[in-house]
Amino acid sequence: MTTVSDRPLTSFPSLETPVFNLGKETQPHRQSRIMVRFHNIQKTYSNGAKALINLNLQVKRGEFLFVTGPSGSGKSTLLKLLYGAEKPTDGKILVDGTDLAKLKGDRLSLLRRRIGVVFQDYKLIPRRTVYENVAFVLWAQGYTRKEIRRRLIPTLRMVGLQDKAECFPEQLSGGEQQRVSIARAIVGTPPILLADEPTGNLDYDNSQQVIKILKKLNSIGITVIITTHDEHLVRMSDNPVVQLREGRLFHML
Ligand SMILES: Nc1ncnc2c1ncn2[C@@H]1O[C@H](COP(=O)(O)OP(=O)(O)OP(=O)(O)O)[C@@H](O)[C@H]1O
Repeated sequence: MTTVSDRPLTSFPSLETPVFNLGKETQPHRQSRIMVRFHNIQKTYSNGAKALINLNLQVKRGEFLFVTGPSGSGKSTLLKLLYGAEKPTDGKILVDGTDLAKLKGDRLSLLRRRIGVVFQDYKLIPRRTVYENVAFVLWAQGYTRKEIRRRLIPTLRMVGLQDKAECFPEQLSGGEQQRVSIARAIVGTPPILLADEPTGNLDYDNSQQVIKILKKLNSIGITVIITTHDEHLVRMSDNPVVQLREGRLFHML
């Protein structure tokens, strides 16, 4: 198993950009202390399933937040609302001070690019190498080959996969595949990283490595929101925790 180093992230691209920097703004961007705010959010799916009920939550810039709760309690829905895969039935979501409901076209695409997402099932492209899977995000955004290479090398090193760049996903362990998916989520240096049950398919050691990487990313200023129903993982950490139960949010002490 390849391992993740303890070295600080000195060679990783720095995180100087705010969530919204379209360049067209007339006002200079003012960073909000609150990165994410859910205000009276309701989410009812079209079949009548009430996934989230009157949910209020604030996540500070640079915070590392665990969202726990049993299966079906609304964890994935909460993240989907944030990255725009679902819309709330009622209520308001602010990301870096901007109301998501008011974003259309370019600004909505920009937001999606500024939020990295890691899934439980990795979602890698099977016939592409590790390098290509991660580079794909940057190609799609029009980066030059030189810039892609400049970003890829420190990113793969950060997740401990610099020696696996030419491997295909099927040649990797589950933990390594999850680390490719983390690399893909962060190669564009997003200020927010969402991880939906990132350790759900992993054994203890691989879960620890994934958490170590997420904490390292948090240490350079990335706001991290991670869902899990692994109580052990949460107990071992001294980060803030909220719990969902049947769509309602509870703050844990
Ligand atoms: N696309 C959908 N259409 C209808 N109902 C849905 C949809 N997605 C989720 N739900 C329902 O919303 C509720 C919350 O689901 P969600 O996937 O957010 O829970 P979860 O806590 O992430 O569960 P798990 O830990 O099993 O992934 C559940 O009752 C689920 O059945």
